Amino acid sequence: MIEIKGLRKKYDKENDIIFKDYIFEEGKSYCILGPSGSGKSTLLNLIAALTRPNKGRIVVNGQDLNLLSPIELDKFRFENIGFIPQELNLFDKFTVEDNLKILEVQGPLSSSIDDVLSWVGLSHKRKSKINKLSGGEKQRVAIARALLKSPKIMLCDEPTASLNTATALEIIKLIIKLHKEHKNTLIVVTHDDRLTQYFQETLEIRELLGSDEID
Ligand SMILES: Nc1ncnc2c1ncn2[C@@H]1O[C@H](COP(=O)(O)OP(=O)(O)OP(=O)(O)O)[C@@H](O)[C@H]1O
Repeated sequence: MIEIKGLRKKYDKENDIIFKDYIFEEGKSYCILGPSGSGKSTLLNLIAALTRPNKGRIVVNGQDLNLLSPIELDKFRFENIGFIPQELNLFDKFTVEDNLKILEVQGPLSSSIDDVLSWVGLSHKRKSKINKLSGGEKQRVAIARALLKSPKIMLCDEPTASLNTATALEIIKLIIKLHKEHKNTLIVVTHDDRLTQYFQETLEIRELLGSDEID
């Protein structure tokens, strides 16, 4: 369960993003829709503990993330969160395998490279360089990388942004299939309303914005 409470992120004077209190239930799939600049990535980055809130807290399975030191946060993230960022952050000149192996330096992985590549249907591209792959294949590598840690929480930022319709649907169906098989909590943020039918819950980001506080 992910609980957000009194959450506020301040970038500068103009950008004070306030989130309503909300609970993401364990094991469910959520699609959060909203236009560019509406705060979707900010919410995911806060849940992934990649950025700290200015106010409020995020509690993941009873753990208040505010109470963790930076080192503890790194450990928490490694053990609990699979994050697929919008810019996939793959090393273009390295092979698929090497992009996955890099994660081994951070700690013991709970799934093997063989397994994650087979789950995303990419075993045959193991020795291919990232810059020789299609957009959909790169997305699959990013999914495989997130699965190496068998995370309880999967967060995906615009996973279909740069893909054509056929590939976008293929990728979202894969993300949903893996979510069901691995029983993780899935949150996908997107502006792509073609995707909503695949999720248990769909929220507009504006439903999550605004204060619950009584001033
Ligand atoms: N590092 C930052 N510094 C200053 N302002 C930021 C920063 N990151 C985001 N913002 C601002 O916060 C607001 C929300 O941005 P955010 O990236 O969360 O939106 P988004 O809905 O994910 O957009 P997109 O779909 O384009 O990625 C925007 O006004 C943006 O300019």
